[in-house]
Amino acid sequence: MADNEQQRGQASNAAVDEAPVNGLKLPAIDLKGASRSYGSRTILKDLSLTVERGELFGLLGPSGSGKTTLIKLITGLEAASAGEATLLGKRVPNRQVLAKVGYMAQADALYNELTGTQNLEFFAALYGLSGARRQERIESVLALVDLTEHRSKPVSAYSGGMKRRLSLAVALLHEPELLLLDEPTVGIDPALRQSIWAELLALRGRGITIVLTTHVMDEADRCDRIGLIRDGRLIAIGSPDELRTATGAATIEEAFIVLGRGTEA
Ligand SMILES: Nc1ncnc2c1ncn2[C@@H]1O[C@H](COP(=O)(O)OP(=O)(O)OP(=O)(O)O)[C@@H](O)[C@H]1O
Repeated sequence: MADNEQQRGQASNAAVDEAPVNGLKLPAIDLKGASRSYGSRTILKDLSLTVERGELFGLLGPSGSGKTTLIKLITGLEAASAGEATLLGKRVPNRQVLAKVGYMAQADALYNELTGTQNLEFFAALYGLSGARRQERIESVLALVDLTEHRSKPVSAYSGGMKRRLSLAVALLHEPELLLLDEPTVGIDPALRQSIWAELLALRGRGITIVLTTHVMDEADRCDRIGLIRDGRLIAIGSPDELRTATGAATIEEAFIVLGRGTEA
């Protein structure tokens, strides 16, 4: 715990350097008092959050509570209106650090007229992958999301779930250190959902940091820690067990309801 505190302090002082400081690695994500407004409307309110490297962190909250905005703020795609966001030791937005991030947006950012393989080739080129490694990565991610047999079809002929799977494949293509996944399993059938979760847990086991948003409670239960967002505020954070114990709830769903009640005006 003391180490974490020390890491946090160092992250704020050494925000331009991701190298270990005194042998300690900086956190994957460090938000300090981050807010985001659109016009006069404040969507994220004074949010502070540290996600350690190798952690699998879930963001839960009602529709419109600010989860996507928070993910975008972490990537640097949205700038904080106040406060700061540091990713892998660097203040965002930062192009260098983005190369180490796999981001899967909620709306699939794919080229409909291109095939699955062509989409992956396009993103591989953007990530600077070439030659045998590019081929190996494309084969590997296609197999992972079970799209190998559909690789030559145009994306316009894909189902919603297939598009989600291809988006996940794109996010994993360059073997990122940090994965930011906005509702990665929406529209994906239970069997494939299980295999995607097995892969996410394996990636976490290899030290990859994963932050995902979900509305699915059994997915939340598999995370190391969960952050509950309501009206743009982080109202609770902890492991699934900690949140259940703190609320006396039997399930995460119940804990979520109890915690949400506590913030009602
Ligand atoms: N570019 C924007 N301009 C104005 N308002 C926005 C913009 N982007 C998001 N919002 C608003 O911010 C609020 C939070 O949206 P956000 O997409 O972050 O919620 P969410 O928790 O991800 O919801 P969901 O679970 O439905 O995906 C919503 O009220 C939304 O309308």
